[in-house]
Amino acid sequence: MSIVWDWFYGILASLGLYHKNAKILFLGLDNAGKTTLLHMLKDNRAVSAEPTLHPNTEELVVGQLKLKAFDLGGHETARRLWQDYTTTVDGVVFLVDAVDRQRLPEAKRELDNLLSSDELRGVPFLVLGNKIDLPNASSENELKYALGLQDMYGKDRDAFQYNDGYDACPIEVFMCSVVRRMGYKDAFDWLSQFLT
Ligand SMILES: Nc1nc2c(ncn2[C@@H]2O[C@H](COP(=O)(O)OP(=O)(O)OP(=O)(O)O)[C@@H](O)[C@H]2O)c(=O)[nH]1
Ligand SMILES: [Mg+2]
Repeated sequence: MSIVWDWFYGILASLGLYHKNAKILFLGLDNAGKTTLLHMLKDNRAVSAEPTLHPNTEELVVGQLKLKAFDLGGHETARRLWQDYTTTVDGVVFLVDAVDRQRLPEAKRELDNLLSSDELRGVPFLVLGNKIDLPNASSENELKYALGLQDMYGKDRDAFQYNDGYDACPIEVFMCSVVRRMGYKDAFDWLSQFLT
């Protein structure tokens, strides 16, 4: 029975008609905009969020993607909880405040920790450089260099498959403004190709 089922869903997935309920973590330093993004995706409005103390979980539909999103706090004590959520994850959305240059090294450290975790091996990482509505935001290239992601695979999946080993995870940077609803749609489209 389950073979028939897998076959059936395989066909639906190949037609873009079915997407599994992907488990996605929203991670990044405090103040990066994770909770704002979660609410924007859920209700299409920006709510003024308090720093997240307890993880928020929401079922979201983004384009053709059905997501179970886990929004975890980004301040230092809350980061200790991240590792409790990294099993059976289908994707990570890592938000970075593109304006806060001083904290880019700290963001890089946390990203590197996640990328070197065994549990997240092979998991696609969508890095969102947020707040580009503000005039002094870093450019995409500046952010890529600051995060050590300058030699990436390009924004299509084929480039990733040809350029890298099997263990590496797909990772890509997209710049966005959550409050202006800019940039993250393409980013989730990029992520979705790894989730079907
Ligand atoms: N200018 C601008 N501000 C933003 C944007 N997205 C979020 N913010 C602001 O950034 C601040 C932090 O947003 P949150 O969503 O609470 O950040 P967080 O990543 O959930 O932070 P923690 O819960 O502490 O980990 C809030 O004041 C948001 O209004 C954006 O696209 N542009
Ligand atoms: Mg939050």
